[in-house]
Amino acid sequence: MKQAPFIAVEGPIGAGKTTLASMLAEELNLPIIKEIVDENPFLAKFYENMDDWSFQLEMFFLCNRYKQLEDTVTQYIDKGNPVISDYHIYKNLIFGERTLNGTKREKYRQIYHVLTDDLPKPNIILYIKANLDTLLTRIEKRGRPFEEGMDTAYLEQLIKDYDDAMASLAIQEPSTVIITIDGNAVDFVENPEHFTEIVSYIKELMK
Ligand SMILES: Nc1ncnc2c1ncn2[C@@H]1O[C@H](COP(=O)(O)OP(=O)(O)OP(=O)(O)O)[C@@H](O)[C@H]1O
Ligand SMILES: Nc1nc(=O)c2ncn([C@H]3C[C@H](O)[C@@H](CO)O3)c2[nH]1
Repeated sequence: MKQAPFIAVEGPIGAGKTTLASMLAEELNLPIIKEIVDENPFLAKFYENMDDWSFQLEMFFLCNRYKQLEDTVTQYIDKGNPVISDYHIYKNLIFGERTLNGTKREKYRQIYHVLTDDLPKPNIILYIKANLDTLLTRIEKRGRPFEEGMDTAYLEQLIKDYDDAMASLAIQEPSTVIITIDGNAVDFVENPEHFTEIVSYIKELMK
């Protein structure tokens, strides 16, 4: 049987993933899976000292997302029901490859594959691509204290990492539909027509 639509919204920090996923969930009446941010005990520490806290942080994200993915599969995918998420578990590799080094990176890679290789993954990805200025403006607008001094080189690198990751996902999983949204020009928050266009596109794909 063809897998039910499993939609993931992706993009670098502050691109608007949670915003778009929440708007689509409401419009299309879909259950939504959201990233755990506030209860993350390592995030603030990580932004203070990335080298010291990266492994703990990446493992925390991975364990949480693994649990959420397992639940998503049993509760929705196995039952043939569509679902939307404000991330793709692959983002663990995008961040892990960037923040970890040496043996920790290798161990983390292996754990990622052991945990996730046999699980269904999103079959539709909405990739919000945005430049540094747009991301910094949105991060500032959201105002999370621990993101205040965000290293622009880190963010700029992540923008490139996301581009590379989407290109390699397109090769690794050719059946996954990846829709790239120009997050600088397309404003689904302020412009209802832009949002309607995205909704029509998704509805077509879900038929
Ligand atoms: N298209 C948009 N136009 C203007 N503001 C936006 C747009 N999309 C999101 N925002 C605002 O930008 C901020 C970041 O959005 P959001 O939290 O959805 O990003 P995110 O990609 O989920 O972030 P993170 O990577 O940290 O999880 C929020 O304050 C949100 O209201
Ligand atoms: N290092 C690292 N690895 C991840 O897997 C990851 N996922 C999200 N984040 C950061 C981005 C936002 O600040 C905040 C909310 O998305 O958490 C991550 N940081």
